Amino acid sequence: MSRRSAALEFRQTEDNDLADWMRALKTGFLRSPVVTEEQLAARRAATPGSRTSGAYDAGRCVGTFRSFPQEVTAVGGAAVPADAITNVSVLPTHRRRGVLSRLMSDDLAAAKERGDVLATLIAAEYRIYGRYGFGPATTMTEWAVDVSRSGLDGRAPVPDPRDGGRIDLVDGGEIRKLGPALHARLRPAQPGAVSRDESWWEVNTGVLRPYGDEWSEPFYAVYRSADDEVEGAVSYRADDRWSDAKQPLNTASVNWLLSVTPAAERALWHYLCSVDWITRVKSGWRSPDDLLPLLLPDPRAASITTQADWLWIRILDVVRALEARTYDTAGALVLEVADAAGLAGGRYLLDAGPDGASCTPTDRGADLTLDVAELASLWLGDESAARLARLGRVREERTGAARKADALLRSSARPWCPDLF
Ligand SMILES: CC(=O)SCCNC(=O)CCNC(=O)[C@H](O)C(C)(C)COP(=O)(O)OP(=O)(O)OC[C@H]1O[C@@H](n2cnc3c(N)ncnc32)[C@H](O)[C@@H]1OP(=O)(O)O
Repeated sequence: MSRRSAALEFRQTEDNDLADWMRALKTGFLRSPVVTEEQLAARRAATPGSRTSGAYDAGRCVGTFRSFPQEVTAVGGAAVPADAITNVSVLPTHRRRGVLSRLMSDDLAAAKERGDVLATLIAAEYRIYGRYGFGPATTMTEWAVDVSRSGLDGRAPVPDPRDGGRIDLVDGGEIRKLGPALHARLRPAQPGAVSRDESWWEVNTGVLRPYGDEWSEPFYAVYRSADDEVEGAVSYRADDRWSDAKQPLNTASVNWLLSVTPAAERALWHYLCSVDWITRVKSGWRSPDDLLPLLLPDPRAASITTQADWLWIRILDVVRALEARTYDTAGALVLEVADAAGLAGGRYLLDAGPDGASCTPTDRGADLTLDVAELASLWLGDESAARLARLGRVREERTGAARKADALLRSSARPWCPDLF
């Protein structure tokens, strides 16, 4: 226990103090601190298998932390076991005394002990988690499409009848039925995607509301191919704005959109841009190489409104992480991985190629020296070792090693995590 947190008690949260834990969480997240029975029931039902812990001062919860089992899709499609971290908060009266540091080190040690390969989170602020060995591993991009400038033919039916597909409006119950199978198809094809349990669909269709947020039912549209396969779905809401000249100025805001074929993706974006009264479409949090802008005759109609780090990864087991992914080219690389927390550091020989990879501890001289957080940013293939070397965050022990690492580790499709958790 650190000196600054010596007076506090750190422990798993029992069901009888869940209400107090939620009060602390909601306070830390600047939401009304009132906790209702409905929210408690929703918290218990959402994300089964959660590990809920807290910091307690004289019996009152002052810090919250929750983790749950998750799988992350590696480059190549394998599902890698991870410790997903969420609900991190410390009351403003107890901040900067080492509370988060203690909750985090307890959780990461337990995850390592269980055999999780990674820990993951979505960071509220960029500067919180690097110190614990997390590195940003995926990026999200949000576009706003000015429909009138998109070049799409507003008179055309959607989807294009030549495509043979169909779009149907459905309700939340239908989404809960067909969503999991659609997501199961997406996951192995999308590096950076994470597993969802059934409760994800309940929270995201308003059945469970653990934070008590207001819910207004969104619209749901589903794309079915000519042979009646569900290949895509979208959830969106629209606002209600009119110009002084009584012309519609409505924005459709996408909550989430999943597609497993380019045809579905094209049809759903075209559908959203074709809804009468909608003059602007906000895309929601998409992959930075989403097809969207280039699906429009004039891609400049889609302007980027947000671009930010998204999924952060902490590698707990370098060998299993590097062996879990695939490699398009062949090569060998010795990595000297520093880990101040002592969880995953060491010198490793990665010998990889299209037929498979092995990663073993080695005494051979290193090609690259880097922190475990930097390795996390490289693992999903999005970050460049050469770029990190220019920043001084990766050190080349042999000339050209960073370029060699890029040739081995970078991937052609950018990773994307569709979920906020
Ligand atoms: C996965 C998620 O749940 S993301 C949500 C994170 N939660 C929030 O942002 C809610 C509002 N913020 C908080 O509740 C708290 O400020 C927390 C949880 C971010 C940090 O908790 P604390 O107990 O204050 O952190 P702790 O004292 O362990 O800080 C450890 C170090 O991180 C630094 N740090 C902590 N938070 C931040 C921050 N937001 N920005 C920059 N540095 C930070 C501290 O200064 C400290 O540095 P030091 O060791 O050099 O002194």
